[in-house]
Amino acid sequence: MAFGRQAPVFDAGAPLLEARDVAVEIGGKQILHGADLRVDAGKLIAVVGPNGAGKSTLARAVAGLQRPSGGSVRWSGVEIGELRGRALAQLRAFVPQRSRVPDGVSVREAVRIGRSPHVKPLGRLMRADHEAVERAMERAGVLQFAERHLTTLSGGELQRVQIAVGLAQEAPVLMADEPTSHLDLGATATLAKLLRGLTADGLAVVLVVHDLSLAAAVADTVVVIADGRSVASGPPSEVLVRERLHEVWHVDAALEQRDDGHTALHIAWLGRREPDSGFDTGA
Ligand SMILES: Nc1ncnc2c1ncn2[C@@H]1O[C@H](COP(=O)(O)OP(=O)(O)OP(=O)(O)O)[C@@H](O)[C@H]1O
Repeated sequence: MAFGRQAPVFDAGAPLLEARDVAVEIGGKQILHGADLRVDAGKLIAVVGPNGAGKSTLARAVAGLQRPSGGSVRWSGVEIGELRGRALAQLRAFVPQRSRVPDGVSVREAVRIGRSPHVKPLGRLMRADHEAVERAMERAGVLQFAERHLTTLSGGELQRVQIAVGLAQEAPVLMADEPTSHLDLGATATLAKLLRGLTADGLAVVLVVHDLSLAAAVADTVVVIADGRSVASGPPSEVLVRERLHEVWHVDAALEQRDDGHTALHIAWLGRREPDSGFDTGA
């Protein structure tokens, strides 16, 4: 008679995450069919695609929050079905698109909750846990308002707290679903620098994002999801080409890589043809 599950045996040579041909069916509807995602340490992967393409569903499926109906999801070589709560929480942190902001909870208390995968059930936080919480708050730039209640924070501050909650998990992969969707330009830039900085610390970051110019600026790899499957994956300048922007988003747009390392996305918003833009809207 077997007692409990055997500890998973991770393969240090395998990618942190390798998802192939992932399918998800919800309520009889095929949401994903044939989505791939690979994540390696120190890399930032941006998952982009139109509304309803299946980006969040893919993120949730690889994070173990949505059961796939097909394909394979492996974390350091171990099939996700073999990984349960705590083991999964120590592999990846997931910052959801919308999370409830509870009343009466301070920033520090929220970040402590992020540490819970390391704490035994009904156990107390140990010194190492408190240190991890402080480190996470410092890294995310939220220490200066650690005692404030979540309900008093701006959108940008709250997103950084969400990242701190994820960082307290000390998982090698941080996944964030649309963390910049309600942020102004300055707060978006702060968050972008923070996420990119985390890759310099050795973490892998998976970012679900609509803003293609942001994706192009921060990502090592862009994965395009359209109609429930991945249609392209690679460096931003190779993936976000004019033909694909037209095919997937139905816009005339082009990504410019400037010599100073900056990127710019030029979009013919009103479908007008500028004399030298090269855009042909057919209008
Ligand atoms: N729980 C659910 N029940 C039914 N349909 C769902 C569910 N979750 C997602 N869907 C549907 O699956 C499709 C993909 O949704 P998903 O949220 O993954 O797309 P997305 O690319 O993240 O979209 P967006 O950019 O608008 O957030 C949509 O048509 C959505 O309505």
